[in-house]
Order: sequence, then C-alpha cells, then structure tokens
Amino acid sequence: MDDRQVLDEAATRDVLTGTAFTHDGHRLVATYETGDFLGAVRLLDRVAEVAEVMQHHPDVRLGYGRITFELWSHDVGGVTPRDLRLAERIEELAAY
Ligand SMILES: C[C@H](O)[C@H](O)[C@H]1CNC2=NC(N)=NC(=O)C2=N1
Repeated sequence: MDDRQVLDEAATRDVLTGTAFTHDGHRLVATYETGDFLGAVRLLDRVAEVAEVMQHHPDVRLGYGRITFELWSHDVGGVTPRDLRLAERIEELAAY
C-alpha cells in the first residue's frame, strides 16, 4: 500500500473496528483511561519509543488518568497507512 495515500473513514473501518481509534474525517483519534497521571505518562513513554522507531509521531494530549492520541501524516495532510500502523501498535501497548 502506498504510504502517501490518504485513507478516508471507509478505508480504515475494518482495521479500526474493535480498537479505541476512530477516524474523525481528518485524523485517527483515541483516548485511553489509565487510572492516574503516571499511567498516562508511562503509556506515552512506550508509545514514544515505538514512534521513534517508526519515524512517525502522534499528537498527544496528556491529562490526569487519560491520554489522547491524534494520528495524521503531516507531510501529506491526512490519514495514511503509516497512521493505521501506528494506531495498531498503540492499541497493543495500551493493552498492557
Ligand atoms: C523525516 C521524518 O520521517 C519526518 O519528518 C516525519 C517525522 N514524523 C512524522 N510524524 C507524523 N505524524 N507525520 C509526519 O509527516 C512525520 N514526518
């Protein structure tokens, strides 16, 4: 799949079904409840390691007991297969 291809909501539905992520028309967005602040920080720390390896980085909103990830490809200006792959990895990390 072309990594610069913009994926609309229909194109991401199958992969995102059963995950915390939704496609809001512009970005893939997911919020995870972590119970406390440190849990959110630790999830972000694990995601940051993966993002560095992938060279693809989420926008993040961190709060007490919750963290929101927004995924989109800045270079293309939309959701691409790179965002879908990062969403799958974040889902795996959030399960621990
Ligand atoms: C050179 C490097 O691959 C780019 O600057 C990457 C870094 N991380 C990135 N992350 C995201 N989300 N979008 C990008 O376009 C992007 N570009």
